[in-house]
Amino acid sequence: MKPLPITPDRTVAAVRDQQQRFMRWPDALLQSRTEQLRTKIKSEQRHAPPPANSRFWQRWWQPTASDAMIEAHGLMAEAVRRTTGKLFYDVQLQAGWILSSGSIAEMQTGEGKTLTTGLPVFWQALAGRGCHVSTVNEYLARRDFETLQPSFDLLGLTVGHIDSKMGVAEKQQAYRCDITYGPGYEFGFDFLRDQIALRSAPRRKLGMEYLAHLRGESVEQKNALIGRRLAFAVIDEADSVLIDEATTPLILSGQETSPRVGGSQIEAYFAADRIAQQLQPEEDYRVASIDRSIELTPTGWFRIHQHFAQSPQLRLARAWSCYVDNALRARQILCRDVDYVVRNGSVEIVDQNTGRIHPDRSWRNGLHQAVQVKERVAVVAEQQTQARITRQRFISQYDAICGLTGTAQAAADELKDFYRLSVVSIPTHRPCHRIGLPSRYFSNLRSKQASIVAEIRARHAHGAPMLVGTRTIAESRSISAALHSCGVPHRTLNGVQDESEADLIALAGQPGSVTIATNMAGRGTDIGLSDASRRRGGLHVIATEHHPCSRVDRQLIGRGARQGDPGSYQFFVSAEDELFDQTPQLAESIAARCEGAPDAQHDFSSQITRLQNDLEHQAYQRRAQLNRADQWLDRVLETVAKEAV
Ligand SMILES: Nc1ncnc2c1ncn2[C@@H]1O[C@H](COP(=O)(O)OP(=O)(O)OP(=O)(O)O)[C@@H](O)[C@H]1O
Repeated sequence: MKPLPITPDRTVAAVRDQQQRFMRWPDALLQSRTEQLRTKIKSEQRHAPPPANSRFWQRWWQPTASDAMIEAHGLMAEAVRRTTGKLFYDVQLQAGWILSSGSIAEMQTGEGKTLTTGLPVFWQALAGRGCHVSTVNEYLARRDFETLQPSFDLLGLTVGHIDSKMGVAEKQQAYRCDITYGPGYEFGFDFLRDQIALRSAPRRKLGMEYLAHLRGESVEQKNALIGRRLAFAVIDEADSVLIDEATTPLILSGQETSPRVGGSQIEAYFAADRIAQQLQPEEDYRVASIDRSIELTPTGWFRIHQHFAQSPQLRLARAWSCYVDNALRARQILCRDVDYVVRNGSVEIVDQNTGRIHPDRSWRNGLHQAVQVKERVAVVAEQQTQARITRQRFISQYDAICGLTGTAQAAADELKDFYRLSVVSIPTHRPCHRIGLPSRYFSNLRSKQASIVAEIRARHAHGAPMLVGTRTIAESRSISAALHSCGVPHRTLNGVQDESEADLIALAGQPGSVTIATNMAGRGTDIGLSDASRRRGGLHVIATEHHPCSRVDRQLIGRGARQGDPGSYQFFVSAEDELFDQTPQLAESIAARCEGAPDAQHDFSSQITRLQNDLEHQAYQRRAQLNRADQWLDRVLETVAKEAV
C-alpha cells in the first residue's frame, strides 16, 4: 500500500460528509452497506497481483486507499456515535486516516486513541483476513474491546478478545473473528505455540489440504492451531512495543520432563546460595554499573571452586560458576517488591516496563530457582525453553502494521529505520493546560520521601485529586505506610492490591482522592475527572523519580490535563535515585548542593535530560545490534530455503 498524500482537511471533510449521509440510515442499512464494501474489497483482493517477497510489511495485498476507505471511516464513525454517543473529533478522523495508510499517529496522551483505532481496524477487517488490536496489557485489551464491541456488532463484524488465562478453544474462537483484541505478548506466545504445533504435526500427503477444503475443514482446524495468518495489527502504545520492548524475547517454556541431575540439583542451588553469602564485594566479585552483570575476581573464582571441591556429592547441569553467578544475582541485584514479589509461596516476576506481575513467567537457566532459594519458598523444576522470538522479529511476521502513541516523535528515526514506519504528529483537540511545577531535589531518599508526604498532605487539604507515580512496589508501600501514619486516606495500585484496577481508576479523579501507583497507571490509564475536581485544578501528578527513558516520564505526567482539562505535575528527585547509578558525579553534585537545604532553588533538569538522552542512545545501540542479528538470520534462512528448493 502506497502512503497516502496527507491532506487532513479534505479527508476529514469527506469522512464527515459520509457520516452525515449515514446518520439518516437505519442500523440494518449500515450493516448491508458494510457487507457490500466487504464484497467489493474481497473482489479487489482476488484480482490483486501475487505477493512480492519482501521481508517487511506490505508484502501481501492491502486494501488500497480509495473512496471505499472514506466510506468505511464514515460508517465506523457513525456506528461509534450510535453506540457510545461520541462524535469523532476532527483530530481523531485525521489520525484514523494516517493509521489506515500504514503509519504511526502520534496523538497526545488522553486524546482518544481507543476510539480512533476503530477506524483502521474496521477498514482492514473488511478484507476478512483477521485484524489484531495489540495493547500493552490485559486490562487495556479488555477495556478497549468492551468499548468498541457494540460498534463492530452494529456493523455486522465479529470481534473477539484474548487473554493469557483462556483455553485453546476459547482463543481459537476469538482468533476466527474479523477483529481480535489482546495484549501484544499473548499474540506472540500464541504464534510460538502454533509454530511448535506445526513443527510436530505430521506432514500431509499431496492433495490432503484440498480434500480437507472440500470437506469444509479449515487448515487451521485440522492442525489445531490457535491463531491464524498474521495479517494486520494496530499497535497501541507503539513506542513501548516497537522500541522499549523490542529486544525483550518472548520465551515459551515447558516443565522440564526429564531432569538431568535429579534431586541433587536442588542441593546445588542451596550450596551456591551459601557460598554467595560468604563472598565479599570487590574482593571476590564486582558488579558492572552499566548492565549490572557480575564478574568473579580470581580470588572469588578460587574460593567458589574450593567450596565445590568440598561438596563432592553435587551433580550439576551447568558450570558451577553459573550457579554461583545466579545466587549472587538473586542476592545482590534482584530485589523483592522491585523485580519480583513473593505471593502464595512462589516468586512472581514484575514487568519493569508495565509494572504488572506475571505469575506464569520465570527467569531462565536456574536464576528463578536461585531467587526461590533466597526467599526460602518451594524450589520448582527448571523449565525448558520450547521456543523463543524477539518482539521485533514477531512483529515482522505481520503483513502490515500501524500504531498509535502519545510519545513517538522522539523515536521517529528508529521507527523508520527498523520498521519502515513514518510518524505523523496529530494536533491536540483542545489546547493543553498542563502546568509543570519546578522539580524538587534532595540529597537522599529519606528527605525526598518526607517532602513527598508533606506535599500530599498539604494538597489533600485543598481537595485536588492526586496521582503519585512510584517506580517500584516497595516505594508505593513505603509512601502508603507514611500516609497511613499521618491519617491521609489513599488507595494503592501496584498489582498486589486487593481492589480491582478498574474500580481504583474510576475513583482516582474524585476530589480529594490520593492514588499511589506504580507503572501500572502509566500508559493507557484514563482517569476521568468530576466537575468538582476540575474546579480544584484537575489531577496533580507527583512523580517520585525520573525514569531512564523520558518517554515514560511523559506518559506518567500525561495522566493529567487531558483534552483541555486543568492539571499539573511535579518531579521529586534525590541523589540516591537509581537513575544516577551510572553517573556518580551528578549524584554527588546534587547531594552536595541539597545537603541541609533541600528546598533551595536548584535546577538539574538539563543534566537529567542529557543523562536520559545518553541512556536512550545506549539502549538504541543494543536494539540496532539485535536488528542486525535478525537481518543476518533472515539472510541465512533465505539461503537455506533457496538451497532446499
Ligand atoms: N470523540 C470523543 N468525544 C468525547 N469523548 C471522547 C472522544 N474520544 C475519546 N473520548 C474520551 O476521552 C478519554 C480519553 O480517551 P482514551 O483513553 O482513548 O485516550 P488515549 O489517547 O488512549 O490516552 P492515553 O494516551 O493515556 O492512552 C476517554 O474518557 C474517552 O471516552
